Amino acid sequence: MKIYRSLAELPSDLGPTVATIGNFDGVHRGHQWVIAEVIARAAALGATSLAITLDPHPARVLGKQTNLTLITPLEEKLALLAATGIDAAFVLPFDLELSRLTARDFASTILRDALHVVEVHEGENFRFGHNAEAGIDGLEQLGRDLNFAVKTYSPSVLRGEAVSSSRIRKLIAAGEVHRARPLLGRPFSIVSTPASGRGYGTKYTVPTINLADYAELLPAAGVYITQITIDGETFDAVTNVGTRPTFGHVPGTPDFTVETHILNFHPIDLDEGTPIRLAFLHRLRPEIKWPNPEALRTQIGLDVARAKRYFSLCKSLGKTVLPDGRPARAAVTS
Ligand SMILES: Cc1cc2nc3c(=O)[nH]c(=O)nc-3n(C[C@H](O)[C@H](O)[C@H](O)COP(=O)(O)O)c2cc1C
Ligand SMILES: Nc1ncnc2c1ncn2[C@@H]1O[C@H](COP(=O)(O)OP(=O)(O)O)[C@@H](O)[C@H]1O
Repeated sequence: MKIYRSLAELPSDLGPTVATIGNFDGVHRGHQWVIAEVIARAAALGATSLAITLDPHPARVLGKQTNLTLITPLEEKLALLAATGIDAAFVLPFDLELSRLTARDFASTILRDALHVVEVHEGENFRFGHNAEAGIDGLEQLGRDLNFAVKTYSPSVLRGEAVSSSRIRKLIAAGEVHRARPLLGRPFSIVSTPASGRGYGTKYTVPTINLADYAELLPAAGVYITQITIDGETFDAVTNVGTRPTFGHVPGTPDFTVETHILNFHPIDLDEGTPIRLAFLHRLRPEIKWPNPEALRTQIGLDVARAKRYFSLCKSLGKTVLPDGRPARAAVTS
């Protein structure tokens, strides 16, 4: 997939495009459906299939949702878009100046002049232009004037659940990662790097790999069955998200951490830049303030036993998937 990060990066020989515009946060099943149609139509028309995404997220630039955290930060989103098979992604730098463009100016200067769109595919609730002035009707009118077709999609529903980024964000924030998974079409996962812990794990409970501060969406505090991927190898694991109330505040260390105990551990080379992917499969319980570290260690033993049962069940059903969504029977080892 070609990635263009500004108008200046667009190639002069960019031919006709079939495009879809959006934030694509999560690149969920609804996005995947529209993108598959864009790819098919582009192939039929001999055009380039193109996803146009805005960065930073407009809600951040416009100060509308200051606490917004993303399911997929930009680079993860681009990797997922590439995996759909789409030809190109255009990351349109979104700033106040761009937000002031009228719908007509946006369509004529960006869609027609810069991107040569011949078809635009959008969900029914798509809005664009200054103050979100235009919807699908406006887009269709502009398409008639500027010579591009518009195809619209009704919101996708999966097993009675609306597939939308905001719904998925809510499920993840509530810890319901197993419900977010079918809507995403893969487990919810984050990519980070290791950070040092406090050395309490080996001493009092179980050793863990701690993740560096992560600024985007995380599941609610609690204990989860996870898979951690380091250097191409995927391990079954249990992960605590939270503040470790049993130990309280320790000066000089962060209160909030994401830390993972690997079930089938073997020593791994880690440095502070090693990328770590953590996929959240199932929530086990809330984080609890235990009376002492022994009680916590006993509970972690039960958490590990439940996780092992989960993985052996997945293995017997042949249903496991790698964190990036590919089926992988071999990845589960309990
Ligand atoms: C599976 C698992 C469950 C955990 N559950 C809790 C919990 O319920 N309450 C708590 O205070 N800490 C919990 N922790 C965090 C431990 O307190 C933590 O691993 C320990 O403090 C080691 O921290 P360190 O890596 O910074 O040394 C859990 C950790 C794991 C791996
Ligand atoms: N089962 C395991 N899961 C995760 N890390 C493990 C495991 N066994 C050993 N380790 C090692 O222990 C280290 C963490 O030990 P821990 O006592 O929790 O220290 P820290 O508090 O510095 O994170 C990890 O970096 C890892 O190399």
